[in-house]
Amino acid sequence: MLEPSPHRSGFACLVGRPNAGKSTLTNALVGQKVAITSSRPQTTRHTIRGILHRPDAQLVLVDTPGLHRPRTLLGQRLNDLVHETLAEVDVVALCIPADEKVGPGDRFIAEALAAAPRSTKLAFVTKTDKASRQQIAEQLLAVTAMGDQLLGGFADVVPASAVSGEQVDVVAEVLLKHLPEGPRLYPDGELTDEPEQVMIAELVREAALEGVRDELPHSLAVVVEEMTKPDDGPLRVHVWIYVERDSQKGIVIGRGGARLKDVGIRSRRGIEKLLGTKVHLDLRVKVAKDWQRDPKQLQRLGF
Ligand SMILES: Nc1nc2c(ncn2[C@@H]2O[C@H](COP(=O)(O)OP(=O)(O)OP(=O)(O)O)[C@@H](O)[C@H]2O)c(=O)[nH]1
Repeated sequence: MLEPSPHRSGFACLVGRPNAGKSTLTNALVGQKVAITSSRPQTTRHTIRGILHRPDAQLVLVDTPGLHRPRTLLGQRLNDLVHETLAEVDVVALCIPADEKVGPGDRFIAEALAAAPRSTKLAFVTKTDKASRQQIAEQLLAVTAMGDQLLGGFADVVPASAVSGEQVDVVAEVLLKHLPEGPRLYPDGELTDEPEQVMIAELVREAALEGVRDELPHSLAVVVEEMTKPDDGPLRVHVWIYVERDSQKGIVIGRGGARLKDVGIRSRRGIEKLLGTKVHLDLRVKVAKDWQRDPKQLQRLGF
C-alpha cells in the first residue's frame, strides 16, 4: 500500500508593484472576494488572509500592500508591515504583469526579498490574457534572469491569468508544494480570519473610491463605528468615511449627496452578501486633517 503523503501547511505572501494583480490572484486562488481589487494602485491596506483548503494541505495567503518607496508616515507603516510579513512567511511570490517590462520597481522588491532568507521565493507572471505567447515567453526569461541575478534564483516561475483562470490551478499547486510539513492551522471551510468589520470597511472603501480622482485613494480611510441589532429591524451598521480636506468631502458626497447615496447602495449589497442578513447602512463623511501624517490619527484609524 502507498504511504499517504504528509500533510503540509504554512503561509504564503504575494508581493509586487502596485496593480501587479496580487489581490485578483488571491481572490482567484481562494474563490471568494476577500482582498479588495481596484483599478487604482495601492488600495490594499490591510493584511488579509485567505485560506486554501486541500485534503493534504492548507495554505494561508497573506495579501500585503504594494511595496513602494514611502513618501508619508502611512507609506512607511505599510512598508514596515510588508517587511514584517516577509520575514514570517514560508513562501513569497513576486507578481509581475506579463504585459509590462520588468523595471526598477520589480528589482527594488526582488532586492527586498533577498533580505528574507528563510522563505522560498517564487515568481508569478500575471495577466497572461493581456499578452501574446511570445511576450509571455520573453517575460518568463526576463523574470528568471532577474531572480538569478538578485536573489539566487526563483524556485519556480509560473505564468497565469486570474481573470481567465488559466494556470491558476498550477499557481495553487506550486504554492502548496513549497510548504513545510505541518498540521491543519484553521478549521475546514474558513476562508479568512479578517474581522468582519475590517471587511465591511474595505467594501465601503472600494465603493467610495470607484470612479474618483487619483489623489483620493491615499486620503480616504473607512471605520466601522458601531454595529447594532434592534429587535424589530435589520442590523444597523454605522460607518465613517474619513477624508483629509473639505474639497475631498465634496467629491465623496457628490452633488446633492447623489454619489454618497450610490456608494451606500453598492456597499450595502456587498455587506449583506458578506453577513448573510439585511443591513441598514448609515454612512457619514468626516474631515480628519492630514491624518496620513499624524501618528495619533493613524492609530485611531487602525493603521
Ligand atoms: N486582464 C487582466 N487583468 C487583471 C488580472 N489580474 C488583475 N487584473 C487587473 O489589474 C488591476 C490591478 O489588480 P489588483 O489585483 O488590484 O492588483 P494589486 O497588485 O493587488 O494592486 P495593489 O492593491 O495596488 O497593490 C485591476 O484592474 C485588475 O482587474 C488578469 O489576470 N488579467
